[in-house]
Amino acid sequence: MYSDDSLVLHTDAYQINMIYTYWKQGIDQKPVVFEAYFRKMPFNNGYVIFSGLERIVKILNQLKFTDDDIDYLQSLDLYDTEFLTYLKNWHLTATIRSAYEGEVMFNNEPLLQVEGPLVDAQLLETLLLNIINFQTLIATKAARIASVTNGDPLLEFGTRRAQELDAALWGTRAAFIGGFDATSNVRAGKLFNIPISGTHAHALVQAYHNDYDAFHAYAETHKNVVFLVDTFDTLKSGVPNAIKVAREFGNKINFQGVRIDSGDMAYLSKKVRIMLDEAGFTNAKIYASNDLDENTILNLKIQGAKIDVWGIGTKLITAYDQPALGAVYKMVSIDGDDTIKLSNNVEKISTPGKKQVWRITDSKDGKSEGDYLTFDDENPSQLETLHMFDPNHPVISKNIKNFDAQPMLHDIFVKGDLVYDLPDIITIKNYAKHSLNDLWDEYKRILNPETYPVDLSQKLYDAKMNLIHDIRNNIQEMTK
Ligand SMILES: Nc1ncnc2c1ncn2[C@@H]1O[C@H](COP(=O)(O)OP(=O)(O)OP(=O)(O)O)[C@@H](O)[C@H]1O
Ligand SMILES: O=P(O)(O)OC[C@H]1O[C@H](OP(=O)(O)OP(=O)(O)O)[C@H](O)[C@@H]1O
Ligand SMILES: O=C(O)c1cccnc1
Repeated sequence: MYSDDSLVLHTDAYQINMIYTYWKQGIDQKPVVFEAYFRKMPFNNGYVIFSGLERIVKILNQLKFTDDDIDYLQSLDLYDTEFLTYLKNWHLTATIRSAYEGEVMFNNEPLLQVEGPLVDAQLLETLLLNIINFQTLIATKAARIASVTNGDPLLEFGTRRAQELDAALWGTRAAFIGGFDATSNVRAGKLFNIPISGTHAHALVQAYHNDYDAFHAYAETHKNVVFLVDTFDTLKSGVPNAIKVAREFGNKINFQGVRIDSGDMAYLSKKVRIMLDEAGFTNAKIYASNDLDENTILNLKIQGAKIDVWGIGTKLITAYDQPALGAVYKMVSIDGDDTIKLSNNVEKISTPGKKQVWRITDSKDGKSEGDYLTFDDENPSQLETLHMFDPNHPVISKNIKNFDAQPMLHDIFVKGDLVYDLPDIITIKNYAKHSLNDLWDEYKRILNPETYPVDLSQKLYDAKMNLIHDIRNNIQEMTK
């Protein structure tokens, strides 16, 4: 048995196989640039909340092949011993630039860029995509949910339904960044400093055989209490007994409210509100859970549901309606030459070259005008007027004056050395909030949002078109 002492083999076998070829052929140190991006908005949303950087940084900062990794690779009988020695001596020397965690980002723009030797860039692909694809997806789903709740507290309840431990843990962190307020996952609270929160389950009521005894027992042992009222009958037993116990305990407990977990939650919550108010518990909150998502919540709000706190599990943590973001990682430059991946599908043609993403905002109100992709040596902030055009329909264009241009890709590792201080989770969460705030509402609605402009500089657009023509001409020549 090998020990699970390293994450460097958390990759696809083909990466190691390609690296073997590069090393054997002496091109493993060729300078390259790869970029990670996604092509299509998840959930038909208007933006994503980029997430995953902290985990990437922590893993890359200590990435190496351990003796067990090498022993395992040797046991496969696929590689030379010298190659295994080479891997044993490998350490990261690439430069990695990335969007900040919590940043609002869009399709067809680099979220993260790896510049360095071919071996480094190839080795990291699977790991980077694995992390970015999941965490960005969940942070985005969380932001969608948060966008319909008008600031009501949002509790993440998904651990039991998540795709195993890592997804529960890192998913709840992403949900917190995207707009959730607390999690039921105690380990996430401990590791990430996320507030934890919880009520109780039906089992407590079943253990005492009736609502009254269960609530009484809970109130005797806890200061802050939320009673789950739907085990037998919400209106006839759950709520009346919650009120009875709350009255009996008076100031000895902080009766925070009741949770409804089944039935017609619009109807029930309105009835429950009246019962609580009539009993004098006007500050007691109504919690709701049961397969909720942004659509059900919106609908419950339209129905006038009197729900104050939302507990959300399955549909958030599993990204139920869109289980993968689909981010890809493509080579955009090799040996200083720009390169692209052609496809019959126009949307799948990558944009060549080492790039920078510039967020263009109105210098007066700070609101977003669009993102502007350039080669990394271009700087649009020096321009008086910026000509932005849709790369798929270049006639659709606008000229912008009085704008600010902020680069979105920042140095995280430079030649293998970490140069970035990881912010705390609250800073990241606030960053997401501010980043969303700068986006016009038209891009934020959950149904049919406007498409945010992600445009190319003229130089980048021309380079892309020229490359496409050159490659197509070459293929025609070769097949003549
Ligand atoms: N007024 C409402 N309008 C729209 N959707 C609602 C309303 N009330 C509840 N829902 C949603 O309808 C779905 C009902 O699911 P389901 O049939 O599983 O609930 P249930 O039978 O009441 O409870 P249980 O979980 O015990 O089966 C849930 O997703 C819930 O969030
Ligand atoms: O509905 P979700 O958004 O996934 O939220 C988490 C669910 O987990 C608990 O249910 P439990 O596991 O006890 O199952 P049940 O309520 O469906 O019986 C809780 O009562 C929520 O209903
Ligand atoms: O605390 C709760 O109410 C809770 C926690 C996890 C899942 N469902 C509910």
